[in-house]
Amino acid sequence: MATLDIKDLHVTVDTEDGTKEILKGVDLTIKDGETHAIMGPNGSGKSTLAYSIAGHPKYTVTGGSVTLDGADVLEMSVDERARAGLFLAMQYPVEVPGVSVANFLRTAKTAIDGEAPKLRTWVKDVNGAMEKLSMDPSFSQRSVNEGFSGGEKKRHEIMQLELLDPKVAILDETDSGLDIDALKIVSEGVNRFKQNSDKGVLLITHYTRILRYITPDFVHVFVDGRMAEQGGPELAEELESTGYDKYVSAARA
Ligand SMILES: Nc1ncnc2c1ncn2[C@@H]1O[C@H](COP(=O)(O)OP(=O)(O)OP(=O)(O)O)[C@@H](O)[C@H]1O
Repeated sequence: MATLDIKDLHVTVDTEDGTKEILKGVDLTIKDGETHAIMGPNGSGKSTLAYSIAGHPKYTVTGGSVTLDGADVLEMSVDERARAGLFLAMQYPVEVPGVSVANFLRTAKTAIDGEAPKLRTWVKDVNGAMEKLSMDPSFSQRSVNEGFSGGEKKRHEIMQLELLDPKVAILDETDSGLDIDALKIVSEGVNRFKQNSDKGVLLITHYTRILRYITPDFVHVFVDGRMAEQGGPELAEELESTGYDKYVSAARA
């Protein structure tokens, strides 16, 4: 079972000009097997939502709740959130010089499971995940994100998703910087994950492009720190032709 429930979430950040409210009451429920796409104009707060769920220290939750299968996520440390089954693939992943992909993944898996994976099966799993993502085996010996191309970063994220096997995956801008072939490979990885009926996916994206490969059950339009509209996959197609103007004007009114 995996239900991520976000109710009336308010989040602020401290800026040079003082405290700014970014999320102004977000409601979202992601149930077992559901894929939700969030689309919205630049600066509307989509990444803030992802980071807040993951527990990034820059963001202060000032109201509302986030629960995963009833457990209070906001009370958990970042590590506890990962152990509880939340996974965040970020728009700007950090470089970790001197730490190989293989070691990074094994450490993450150990932290999440509470015990180290058996070496022989782990190597098999890593190689299997890399093969599915059409990655060169030498990739596992490279330092995390150091000199990675946009496509390599995204493949690495999906590799984490496959190996860490979370309950709910939050994927931010997964389609940015991907060529068509890489987009397909990454989408297939997300689709493999979402084939498990007990998994939830929250996909944050600017373009409908990726939604042609990963079909969302729900599409949300996010404007000025709130959900402005909700619909099915057809809403994404509509946004492609109409843009966000209608929703931005309504939010300002
Ligand atoms: N640490 C911060 N300091 C100052 N402002 C911030 C900070 N984090 C976010 N913001 C502001 O919050 C707003 C929402 O940013 P966020 O990155 O969440 O939007 P977004 O919808 O993901 O944008 P994009 O589509 O461009 O990625 C923006 O106006 C941004 O400048």
